[in-house]
Amino acid sequence: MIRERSCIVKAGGTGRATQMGKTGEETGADGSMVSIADYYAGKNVLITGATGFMGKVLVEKLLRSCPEVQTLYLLVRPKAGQSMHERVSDMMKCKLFDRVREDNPDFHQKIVPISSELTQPALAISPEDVERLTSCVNIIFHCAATIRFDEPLKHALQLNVMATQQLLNLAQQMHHLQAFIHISTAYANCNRRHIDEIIYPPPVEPKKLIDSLEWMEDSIVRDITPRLIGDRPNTYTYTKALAECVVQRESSKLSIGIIRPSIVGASWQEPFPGWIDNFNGPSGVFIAAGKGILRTMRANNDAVADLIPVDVVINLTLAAGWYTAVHRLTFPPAALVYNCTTGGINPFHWGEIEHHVMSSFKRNPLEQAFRRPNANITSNYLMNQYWILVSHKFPALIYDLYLRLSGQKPQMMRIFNRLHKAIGLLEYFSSQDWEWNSENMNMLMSHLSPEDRKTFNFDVRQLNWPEYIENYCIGTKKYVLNEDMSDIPAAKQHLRKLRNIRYTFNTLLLVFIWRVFIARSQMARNIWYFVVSLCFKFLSYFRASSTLTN
Ligand SMILES: CCCCCCCCCCCCCCCC(=O)SCCNC(=O)CCNC(=O)[C@H](O)C(C)(C)COP(=O)(O)OP(=O)(O)OC[C@H]1O[C@@H](n2cnc3c(N)ncnc32)[C@H](O)[C@@H]1OP(=O)(O)O
Ligand SMILES: NC(=O)C1=CN([C@@H]2O[C@H](COP(=O)(O)OP(=O)(O)OC[C@H]3O[C@@H](n4cnc5c(N)ncnc54)[C@H](OP(=O)(O)O)[C@@H]3O)[C@@H](O)[C@H]2O)C=CC1
Repeated sequence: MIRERSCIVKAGGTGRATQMGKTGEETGADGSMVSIADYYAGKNVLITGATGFMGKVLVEKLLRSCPEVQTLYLLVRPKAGQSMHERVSDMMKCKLFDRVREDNPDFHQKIVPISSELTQPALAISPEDVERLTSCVNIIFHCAATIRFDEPLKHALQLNVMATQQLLNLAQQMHHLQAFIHISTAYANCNRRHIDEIIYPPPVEPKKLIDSLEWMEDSIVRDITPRLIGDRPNTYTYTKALAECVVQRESSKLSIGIIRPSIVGASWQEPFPGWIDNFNGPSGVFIAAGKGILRTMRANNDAVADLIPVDVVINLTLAAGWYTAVHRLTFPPAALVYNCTTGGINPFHWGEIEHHVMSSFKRNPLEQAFRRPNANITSNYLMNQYWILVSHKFPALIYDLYLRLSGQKPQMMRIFNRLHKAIGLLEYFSSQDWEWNSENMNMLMSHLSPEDRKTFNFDVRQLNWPEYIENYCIGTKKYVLNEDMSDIPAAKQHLRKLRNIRYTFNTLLLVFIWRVFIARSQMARNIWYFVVSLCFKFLSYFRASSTLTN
């Protein structure tokens, strides 16, 4: 799709030079811009990563709030013994789609899965499917990525960078494409403290890196990875930064929007509060804390916890798709970047998150907790190591000993080792602050009609954090762990049992320590005799005084 051009003026509020010109088909009869739902009416949309956390919410929202959308083409691969059709049909049965199902029981007719493995040449899309897509797709949402922090560099590069390049190549063959929306991350440039809505120079020329890694053995790539990623914490943020650069290079030929969400969490409002389906990012930490497994983690109490609800990200993404398409004839050749964050608008801190997560899990406990939920965050390395020893490793050892003695397989130490690996990878993000400029998010909001602002709400000023965190924790219980809310009384009873076990254990431990102490130290014995005789004296005094008063 080659871009047409017209006269240059300044876009309201952003200071960005744009070209004003109306496309005709996206303006109403009175010349005003069409609403978001009207824009998507009759459009064919291509989505990658639709089976993932954000992709599912995107598909659901499009079907529910843009019911006139023509077809959603989903690039899906077969996985874990399931065909692509089985995967998509399972996905549509999920509770997330309940509201769409209610509105339109035949919604599945709008969904067309297309077999694709993004790491393969030409995305492994059949020639017939390529023909079909190039002839009808109007807008692309590219969500697919590997979000694992420990992904080997070669694989992260293949999926996050090379697949993005291949999708861009495909996009250029599309005859009716109006917008290409790429989902990046706010942490793509986490080596900077202040992040503007611009594409920064890449850490390395992507093409050169791809060419040089191609012939290298995996073990060599593993060895040089830390040197390559430099001041970024993992291959994920590194490859997402390279992907942005690859996307930007095509912006003279395509109308592109880049969305950079921070830490995507459970839904705030839509389709219902608290929807979440994975252990990624903070969700796994919340669950581990709710189960009483996680007791300590390195995080800065005063650092901003830049969580963003998934429905906010998706509403912004759809609005950005609309804006990019409607203004496609008027943009200068640069991708518009939207930092999708909360920190600069409605900040909340890790210390506050800890407090609300803990109190929420006390009100709505998880089933079969290992210990009572009581996690603390600290920025002190030594303190954290101490609590890991005392509150993680020691109880795990005792529990594994109990399992061994009762003829079962020990498992707690293994669970803790995995947890330590996971939180070790997350600590980078919970220990520091970043500042994101979110002017384009505000600019986009100012372009929405009052109706669209309600339907595609991404105004995080309205977010009530304590309520959101409560729903988030309940969401992890209901939708990630599939626990029933009616079991809460039993879960509370279990916590009381754990508390009694703890009191008994602490008392026995104290008596034991004191006993050993007395056996070994004359001074301890003297103190003990002194305390005991004092108690006796008091007792006889009270007995005597009560006899006198009688
Ligand atoms: C109260 C305290 C408040 C303070 C609270 C601070 C929170 C501070 C959050 C910062 C958050 C930054 C986020 C950056 C912003 C993006 O850019 S978001 C992109 C986010 N990406 C991620 O979160 C991916 C991180 N995960 C990974 O890289 C890999 O899963 C890990 C952690 C290396 C584990 O790899 P692995 O050992 O191969 O394990 P994997 O096969 O993935 O999973 C094994 C099991 O552990 C579970 N699991 C996976 N991850 C986790 C986890 N994090 N926890 C527990 N279980 C997990 C899996 O579900 C799986 O369960 P099973 O299916 O076996 O039953
Ligand atoms: N989650 C978060 O906190 C954040 C996410 N993001 C970005 O948002 C986007 C979506 O993330 P999220 O939904 O959380 O990620 P998920 O891991 O939940 O989903 C990833 C999607 O990519 C697909 N995919 C992965 N590998 C391939 C492949 N080889 N071929 C075809 N499809 C593939 C997955 O398909 P399959 O089901 O087959 O594996 C899945 O649909 C990503 O670009 C991510 O970088 C940005 C900031 C934060």
